[in-house]
Amino acid sequence: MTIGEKVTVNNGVLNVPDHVAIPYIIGDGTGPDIWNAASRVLEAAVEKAYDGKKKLVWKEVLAGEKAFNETGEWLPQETLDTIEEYLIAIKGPLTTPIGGGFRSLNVALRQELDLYTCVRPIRYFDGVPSPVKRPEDCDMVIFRENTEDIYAGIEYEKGTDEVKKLVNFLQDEMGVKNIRFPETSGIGIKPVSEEGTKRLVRGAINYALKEGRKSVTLVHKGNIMKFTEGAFATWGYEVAEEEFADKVFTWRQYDKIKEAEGTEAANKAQDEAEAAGKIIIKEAIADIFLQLILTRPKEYDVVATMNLNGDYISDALAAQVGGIGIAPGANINYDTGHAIFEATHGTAPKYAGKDVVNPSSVLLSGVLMLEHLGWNEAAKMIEDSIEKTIASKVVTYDFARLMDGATEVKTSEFADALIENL
Ligand SMILES: NC(=O)C1=CN([C@@H]2O[C@H](COP(=O)(O)OP(=O)(O)OC[C@H]3O[C@@H](n4cnc5c(N)ncnc54)[C@H](OP(=O)(O)O)[C@@H]3O)[C@@H](O)[C@H]2O)C=CC1
Ligand SMILES: O=C(O)CCC(=O)C(=O)O
Ligand SMILES: [Mg+2]
Repeated sequence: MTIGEKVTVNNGVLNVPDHVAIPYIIGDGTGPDIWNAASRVLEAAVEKAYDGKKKLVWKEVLAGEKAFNETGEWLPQETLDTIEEYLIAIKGPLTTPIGGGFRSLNVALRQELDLYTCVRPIRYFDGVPSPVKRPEDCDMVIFRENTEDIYAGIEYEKGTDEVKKLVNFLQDEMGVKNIRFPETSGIGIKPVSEEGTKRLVRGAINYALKEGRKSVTLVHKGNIMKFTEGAFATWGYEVAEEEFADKVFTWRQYDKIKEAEGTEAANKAQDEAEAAGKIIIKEAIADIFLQLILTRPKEYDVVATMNLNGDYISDALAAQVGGIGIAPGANINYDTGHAIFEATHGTAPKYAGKDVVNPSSVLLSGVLMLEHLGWNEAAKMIEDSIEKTIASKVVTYDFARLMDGATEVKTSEFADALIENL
């Protein structure tokens, strides 16, 4: 049995051993179906790309139903400690009950390890069925803040002492008059901070610069939620202008030039910035953004947004390039080097154990992981194989139902085809 070694980090640079130990959480629902398929493809690609010199050595850690059944805890401390120690992990989806019960384990992992950025690239693979006319125009990378916002789970249930205390405080001490039904309200709190926003937007701009992207769009609902979502835009512009002064041109700068010198001068300044290869920092209000990504996707590139907006935008954009079965993601702390890779979708419980769902989301999350480790050859091999397999119309049910002449295969058979096509 191969013993894997840990990834370490030194001055922000990852040190990746050839036989690398990667903790994984198998996940609930369809988690085992997709993990068993995807892990085989990842192993085979690494084996082939490096002639056996490099190896992924999986180390199972528990969370969710399996953890509860085996340890009585949904998210054992040992799991958090292991990921903390091993730096890089990958996971299947975990179930979160609706309206009660325990809070999201997925969110808990992000919060506990301070994985403040959720990176979700949206790209089109040729041949994938899509509901839009030009899915290839959609090439965006979402940077979703991952630890704050209404998503942090600070909320109080209707009728409890806590909510009564909070409502009384808001009404009596803060002069709030517009809680419409104070006796029957639950209350949620939305923390959005300057530090949290700036580290997220900094990561998005660094990514845009490194990857030669053209713009970063700050997506918010700041017209309505002025001191949270509106402040997100303000702080986003600030970090761009203060820390990347010679590398970006912001719409806030555009507006200032327009006010002082007119539209022509502002347009000229933006044209010059674009010609000089500067990243344009734009903004969009979240509601219209959902229309714009459908009607004018070419205008958007890197997207920086808060937690809940990012959640909604991720699934909407995934649909444009073929659906949630092919939507990968990574939760990253750019300061400590910690990262957990995971699909955008959930546990799809109605398909659990049926060996039918598409393993591409978790597999492509594994591709992001390989790229993060610097194992780009294996990553590229898997992407090429996905392209080739889809081009041959060998696909899982989600694509088969929208494709003419497709050969519908099971999750495990799709993995076999991918390995064959590596
Ligand atoms: N990070 C995580 O671990 C996440 C966990 N969740 C949790 O997952 C549970 C279920 O959530 P739900 O809202 O149903 O969302 P899901 O993403 O689990 O499933 C919704 C639908 O998406 C499609 N789908 C999902 N996964 C795949 C796949 N691999 N291949 C093809 N199609 C897929 C299916 O569509 P169709 O019916 O059209 O076939 C499915 O019915 C909840 O407990 C939720 O909290 C949700 C999101 C993320
Ligand atoms: O944690 C969950 O159950 C849902 C999370 C989610 O939808 C997401 O992070 O995209
Ligand atoms: Mg989601």
